[in-house]
Amino acid sequence: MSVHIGAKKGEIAETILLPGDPLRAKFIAENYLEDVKQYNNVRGMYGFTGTYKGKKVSTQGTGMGMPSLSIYVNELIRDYGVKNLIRVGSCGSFNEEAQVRDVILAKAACSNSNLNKMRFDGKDFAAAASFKLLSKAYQVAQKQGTEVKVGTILSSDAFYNDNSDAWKKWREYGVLAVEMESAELFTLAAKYGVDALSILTVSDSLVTGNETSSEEREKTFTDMMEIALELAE
Ligand SMILES: O=P(O)(O)O[C@H]1O[C@H](CO)[C@@H](O)[C@H]1O
Ligand SMILES: O=c1cc[nH]c(=O)[nH]1
Repeated sequence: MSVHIGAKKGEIAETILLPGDPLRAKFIAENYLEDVKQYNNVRGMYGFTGTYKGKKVSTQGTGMGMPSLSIYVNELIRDYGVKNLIRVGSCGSFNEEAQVRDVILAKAACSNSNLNKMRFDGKDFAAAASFKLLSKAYQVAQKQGTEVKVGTILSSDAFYNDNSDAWKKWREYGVLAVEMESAELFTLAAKYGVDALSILTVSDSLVTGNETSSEEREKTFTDMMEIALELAE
């Protein structure tokens, strides 16, 4: 057991799907995995291991924001030997090109967070996805007939922003969408020499104002789940 995860050694697979929402982890386990065992309930942050097409896969909620994800990802890698970490999250689109329900493969994540400023003494770190997982996910999506957009995203510390136009600066530089975890996920993967990717579904558009409900965000973003599950080794 680690501080925040109640699993025994060997109970978590080398490939793990990481939604922010623990109920999305439960949905994945109940709808896609066979021989499922729930290994974590600490703080209600569910974690499950099962098999998908015969391959061992886990799924674990990370909570919202980089400080929360950082706790789970540090423990998953250091204490449980996880090697392929695939975030399956929702995001808000900055760009007409990415509409509600579209799937984005994040190749890199900008951030307004202080985490890497602390790590690197105020200098910048280029938080990027694993090319191995990114290229494989792109091929899987093509095979499954799911159109994906590959681009840069923003990992933000804030969901609600006092400056309602702040996102436009990021759009000017080609950033596709905002979420709250990937920059820390990519940074930790680089530190520990493992592979990480974020597959995101657009839950709302800052451009059009279109949005989905919390239940839709929990249960219906299945295209990204199906791409992620195929990445199990
Ligand atoms: O749907 P999840 O994976 O939680 O991701 C997004 O949704 C949450 C905000 O509603 C943040 O965690 C953000 O990154
Ligand atoms: O607008 C959004 C949607 C999902 N996640 C975010 O962080 N922002």
